Amino acid sequence: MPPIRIPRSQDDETKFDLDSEVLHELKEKAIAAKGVAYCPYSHFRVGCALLTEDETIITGANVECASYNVGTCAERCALAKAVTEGHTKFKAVAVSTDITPPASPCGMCRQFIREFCPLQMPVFMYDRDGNYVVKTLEELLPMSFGPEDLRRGDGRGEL
Ligand SMILES: O=c1ccn([C@H]2C[C@H](O)[C@@H](CO)O2)c(=O)[nH]1
Ligand SMILES: [Zn+2]
Repeated sequence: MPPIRIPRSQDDETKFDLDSEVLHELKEKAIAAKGVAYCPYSHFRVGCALLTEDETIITGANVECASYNVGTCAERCALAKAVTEGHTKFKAVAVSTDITPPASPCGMCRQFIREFCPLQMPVFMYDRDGNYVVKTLEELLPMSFGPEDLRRGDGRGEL
């Protein structure tokens, strides 16, 4: 397998217009959030940190369940916390796992992120050493379905 290219922060901060200190804090909070993951079944810790439009950081972690498929991912945990605390606009998402190359959000989380975040928003995926890969939401979920699609047409399936 060819080695994965891990972009470094300088370019990405410029590309996404993010302050390097804020990005650093987002990363640290995503890493710290892994510490509260409840994952006795998979032992796979995931931490997530969301940067809201007013630069609040909201975190979440995966929460598993003895009935395995009932558990939730870190990304949806963080988003549910944020939305129910009144935050509905986001500038960046950071996800941290203990593997290299880093894990990326599952399909269900990509769709859930799509509900609340702009397609050009960056998703930073941190590996076990704190290096990251960054992709826009649109790169992670191309040709996506979203809330505005429900507002198109007459709502009965015709455009
Ligand atoms: O992006 C991901 C991928 C997986 N998980 C969780 C779900 C489950 O608890 C564990 C193993 O799949 O990792 C996340 O939280 N986010
Ligand atoms: Zn998920």
